[in-house]
Amino acid sequence: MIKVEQVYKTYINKHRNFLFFSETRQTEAVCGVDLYVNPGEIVGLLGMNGAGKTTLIKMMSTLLSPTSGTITIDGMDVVKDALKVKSIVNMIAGGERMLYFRLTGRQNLEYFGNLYGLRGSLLKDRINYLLSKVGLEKAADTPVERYSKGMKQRLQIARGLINDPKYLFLDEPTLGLDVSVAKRLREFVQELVHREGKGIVLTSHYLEEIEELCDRVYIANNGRIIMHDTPKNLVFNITHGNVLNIVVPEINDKLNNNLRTLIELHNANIEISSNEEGILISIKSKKDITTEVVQTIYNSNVNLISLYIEKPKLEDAILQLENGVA
Ligand SMILES: Nc1ncnc2c1ncn2[C@@H]1O[C@H](COP(=O)(O)OP(=O)(O)OP(=O)(O)O)[C@@H](O)[C@H]1O
Repeated sequence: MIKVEQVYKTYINKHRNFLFFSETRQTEAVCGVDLYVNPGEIVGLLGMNGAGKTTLIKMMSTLLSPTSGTITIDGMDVVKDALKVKSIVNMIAGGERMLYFRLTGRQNLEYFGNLYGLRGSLLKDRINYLLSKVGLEKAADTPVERYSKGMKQRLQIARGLINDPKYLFLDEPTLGLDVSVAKRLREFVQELVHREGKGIVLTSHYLEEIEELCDRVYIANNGRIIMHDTPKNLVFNITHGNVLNIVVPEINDKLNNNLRTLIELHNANIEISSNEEGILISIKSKKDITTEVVQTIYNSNVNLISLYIEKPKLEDAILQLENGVA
């Protein structure tokens, strides 16, 4: 398990003004974060730019040390036991970083495998396995500079799996990929988690990706975790449920009174407007009251022209949260 407990990270940068004067600037990038990741689950890390996501991932993957607090992975401290931790974690970043373009795909994997102390037939077998897993066997001996974006990203994935890590950090893994390549990558990530039991931390600006893949999501803002739950609960708690839209030809006094009673009873919100079909009644409620509303309309002798339910997505929830938080 990855366990982050009361972690703080302050960047201290010295700026030199002219020759003799220097000024120290501090940035509190991460402030008192607690989080955990179990093997066999995908945990999303969301937040606006500068929220501290990359800093957190760098600390969990031993690239940076926390200023205070502790991070342990399977009981090992990321600072004191950094070497042991390194052998069970890896990171896959989107874009075209971390690859040597003049080398072939295979040579890249040999280089990174060597960094993890892999040698000989063990390394050779692992490389062949990963190349076939990401569908790059035929391009294995082609220089990376001739790879397409999707091929480079698949090689990134093979590179990130070279040490068969138990925990993987995926930082914007589908950045700039075609829809179909991104879909295959998401399927592969699910396979890694559900078949191989890896624990994954995912950051992505594609909220649909987070919603589809993650078991739990942490939302960061200004270095702090401001919310943590399953995507479904987050959407529900932030947006306060589905919106029931009903179109009727008229609202008579009976319907007006009955609806008001129902709305008060369920502490729901109601908005009335008109569209080309008729009068649109939009009801937002924490509880699903569709049946009660339809019954009320029926009892008020009003016809129902149409009914549809808007289910908010994680994207709607985050937008709402950003507007409230910013
Ligand atoms: N090396 C550094 N030195 C000083 N400040 C830094 C450094 N790296 C990041 N920061 C600052 O720390 C804060 C958190 O940055 P971080 O990159 O962790 O956020 P993020 O959530 O990953 O943002 P983004 O989504 O833009 O990548 C920001 O204010 C950033 O400017």
